[in-house]
Amino acid sequence: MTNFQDDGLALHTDFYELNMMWTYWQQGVSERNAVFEVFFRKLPFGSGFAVFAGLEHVIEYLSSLHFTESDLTYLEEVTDYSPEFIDYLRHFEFKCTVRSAVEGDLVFNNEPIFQVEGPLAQCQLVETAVLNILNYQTLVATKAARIRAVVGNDPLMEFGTRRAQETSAAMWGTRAAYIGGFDATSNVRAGKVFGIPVSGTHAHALVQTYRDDYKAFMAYAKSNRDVVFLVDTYDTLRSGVPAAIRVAKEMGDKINFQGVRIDSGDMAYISKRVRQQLDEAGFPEAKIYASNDLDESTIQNLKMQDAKIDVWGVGTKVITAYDQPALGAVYKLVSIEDDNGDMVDTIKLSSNAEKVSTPGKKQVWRITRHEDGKSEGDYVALASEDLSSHKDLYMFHPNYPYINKTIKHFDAQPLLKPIYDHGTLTYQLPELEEIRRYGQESVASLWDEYKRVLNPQDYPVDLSQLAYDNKMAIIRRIKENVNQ
Ligand SMILES: Nc1ncnc2c1ncn2[C@@H]1O[C@H](COP(=O)(O)OP(=O)(O)OP(=O)(O)O)[C@@H](O)[C@H]1O
Ligand SMILES: O=P(O)(O)OC[C@H]1O[C@H](OP(=O)(O)OP(=O)(O)O)[C@H](O)[C@@H]1O
Ligand SMILES: O=C(O)c1cccnc1
Repeated sequence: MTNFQDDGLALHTDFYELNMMWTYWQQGVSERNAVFEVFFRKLPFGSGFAVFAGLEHVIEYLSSLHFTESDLTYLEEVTDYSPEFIDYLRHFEFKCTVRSAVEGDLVFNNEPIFQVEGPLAQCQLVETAVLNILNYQTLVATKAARIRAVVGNDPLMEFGTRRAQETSAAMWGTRAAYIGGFDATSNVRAGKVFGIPVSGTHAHALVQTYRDDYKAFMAYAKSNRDVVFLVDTYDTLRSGVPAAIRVAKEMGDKINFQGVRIDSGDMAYISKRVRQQLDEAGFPEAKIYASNDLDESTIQNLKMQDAKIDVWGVGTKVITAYDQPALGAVYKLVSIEDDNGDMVDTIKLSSNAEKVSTPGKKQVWRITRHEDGKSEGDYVALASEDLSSHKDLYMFHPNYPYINKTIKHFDAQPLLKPIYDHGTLTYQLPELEEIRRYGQESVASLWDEYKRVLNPQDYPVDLSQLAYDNKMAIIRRIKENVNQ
């Protein structure tokens, strides 16, 4: 078989999406209006919230979506698609309307976070790539926000590229970690492409090259400023730190000694001893950097032990979302045009109540109390509902309706914002700095009960009465049909 050039992302999709497009096209339903929504069923890492990320990459993908000649030749080679269908793909132009949470938004389980409306075949094609991008980036941004939550205001550096699942994950993961609250990255390409501050220390190889801490630090100091020495290659307390101090004293202002990094051993004990050594040598301002498989739980633990760590370097655990490598967001058809041109809402049933999708095109309203801005939860309503006509808002748990409340004088902000209008990009992408700031503010605005790393409270995500009644009516209708 021919080897083809990798020259576009249209085939970055599962084969079944193309086979469904082919079916829709042959049956004459490919242009029918459809609405798909993305949601995830469970928050990752036992977290009380997730941080939405990935929209910029999704936009990059959708805005350049077309089938290249090599895509089409490949499909001709490996499928039985007719020449007419290949020609239909040749003239494919993305014409959907997209609404989405924006990067840095807090998002929760069982609510739509991304919505595609337009020709059925087009909506179907983009499922895989949209999920691929949003699942990963939202996961990493959320992990990063959890780490930021325990680090407080300490500087937090991202070191993950070498452990990431390949180059593209390193890039977008680095960006997602930045949105989630990291301050800098070691990945120079991410610095260049996204404008993320780049920073770093040095590796053990430098010390091994000279086979001596002092010689290595001196060599490094002669070529670099703002230096941080890695002190644990041989013996942190007896060799590494004394050598760092000696070089700092000898080189003085020429190197602007920033501190030392420790990367192994009992970091609570060692950091305290290192702090003492640096202070006694007259370097109370020197910072202690720590790295070595850190995450929110080890960092919290080290803080509990009063470890004298000032700067945190985190790689593997953030970039790979180590303790939960997939978010599990899905893309479900919620409404489709019928033979008469009317939209009919659709559902995916399951014996598992949590897996039953909520039919209908929806909007998520973030509800706060007007008097004090206190967050009351998210209200998932049909897109056609007008909340301004509600004086009070009755909110109830969709699975346990006896858990309910009525909110008087509420404010409601829509989560899903317009991104594309019939294929035209209407959303202006914010600068990354702005996204990061927005993400930080979003997390800060959340109540501590939902923010804590261990066993947070469940943030309420409720259905409107109309969305609930619509769902129940559709379930009833399907059950009657099945029983007939
Ligand atoms: N005082 C501490 N409390 C809790 N966890 C710690 C403490 N000190 C280190 N850790 C963490 O324990 C894990 C294992 O550390 P360990 O001491 O085994 O590393 P190491 O074997 O010395 O390092 P390496 O194998 O990289 O040379 C790491 O995730 C590290 O961050
Ligand atoms: O531990 P992470 O959170 O993944 O952070 C990245 C790790 O990468 C480096 O180690 P590596 O063993 O690759 O090289 P080095 O120790 O020689 O620098 C660094 O020292 C960190 O330990
Ligand atoms: O600059 C560092 O200290 C660094 C960079 C990548 C991985 N680990 C550490």
